[in-house]
Amino acid sequence: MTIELASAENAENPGSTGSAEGTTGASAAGEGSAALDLLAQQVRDLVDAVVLTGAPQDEIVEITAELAVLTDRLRALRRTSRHPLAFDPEGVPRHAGNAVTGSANPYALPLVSQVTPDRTIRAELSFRQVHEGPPTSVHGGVSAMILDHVLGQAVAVAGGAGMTGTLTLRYVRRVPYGEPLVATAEYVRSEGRKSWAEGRIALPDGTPLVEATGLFITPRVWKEEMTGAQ
Ligand SMILES: CCCCCCCCCCCCCCCC(=O)SCCNC(=O)CCNC(=O)[C@H](O)C(C)(C)COP(=O)(O)OP(=O)(O)OC[C@H]1O[C@@H](n2cnc3c(N)ncnc32)[C@H](O)[C@@H]1OP(=O)(O)O
Repeated sequence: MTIELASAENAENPGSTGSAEGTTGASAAGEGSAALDLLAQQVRDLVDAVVLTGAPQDEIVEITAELAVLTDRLRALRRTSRHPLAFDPEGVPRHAGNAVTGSANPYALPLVSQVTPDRTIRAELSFRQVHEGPPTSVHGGVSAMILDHVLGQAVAVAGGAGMTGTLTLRYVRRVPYGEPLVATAEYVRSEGRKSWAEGRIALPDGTPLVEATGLFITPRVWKEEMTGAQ
């Protein structure tokens, strides 16, 4: 099976991908393989189960030993390259290993975002208890991570893909977990390599919970890559 992977040498160059024959890990187009996605989801379920477990001490010790065996088995097949970065037809950057959207990354929700006809980024999401910060509420840093990403996607689809320079947040109401929420973001404007976006996490009726504005700066090397300049 031929699998597209970003080569290690391209780590500083997110627009490039390499390929590897027979390497376990990811399929082309920035998505994880179906099996890897399932593994990642299983690990998310495991993390939820760990956080919520009421198992007795001896059971926890036994389970930990079993998990250590599985961890060693996976570690022995560790990849030497990154998941490829790809752009979907709407221009949204995706890669299966991303910390927010990565289907193959157990750490990711994963957030599934779409581009609406008016170029808004929109993602329906539901946090879990593992995202808890203050009692019964989502950790503010987790909300910030989601907003950083959707704002970044908004500037990316507007042609200004960049690194976050500043992210300003206003926490309006506590963010609950276990309830449907909506994250949205819109591109605002650009000046040279700098682009601004704004967004929010809200209840489905639009009631804002966290509002964000961000400045994204296209690194010079990305600009050159995207325009083909030397
Ligand atoms: C090939 C295609 C790949 C495409 C791929 C797409 C991926 C798209 C993913 C989308 C969704 C991801 C969304 C999550 C995005 C992160 O999580 S990014 C991670 C967090 N951010 C970082 O780590 C950034 C770290 N900082 C840096 O790397 C560099 O400082 C920066 C931000 C790239 C800027 O470096 P630079 O290009 O050398 O900047 P420099 O020339 O000094 O300044 C340019 C201008 O920006 C201003 N500026 C620089 N830094 C800042 C700052 N922090 N605050 C305010 N202004 C600043 C300067 O004052 C200057 O302004 P002007 O004088 O032009 O008015």
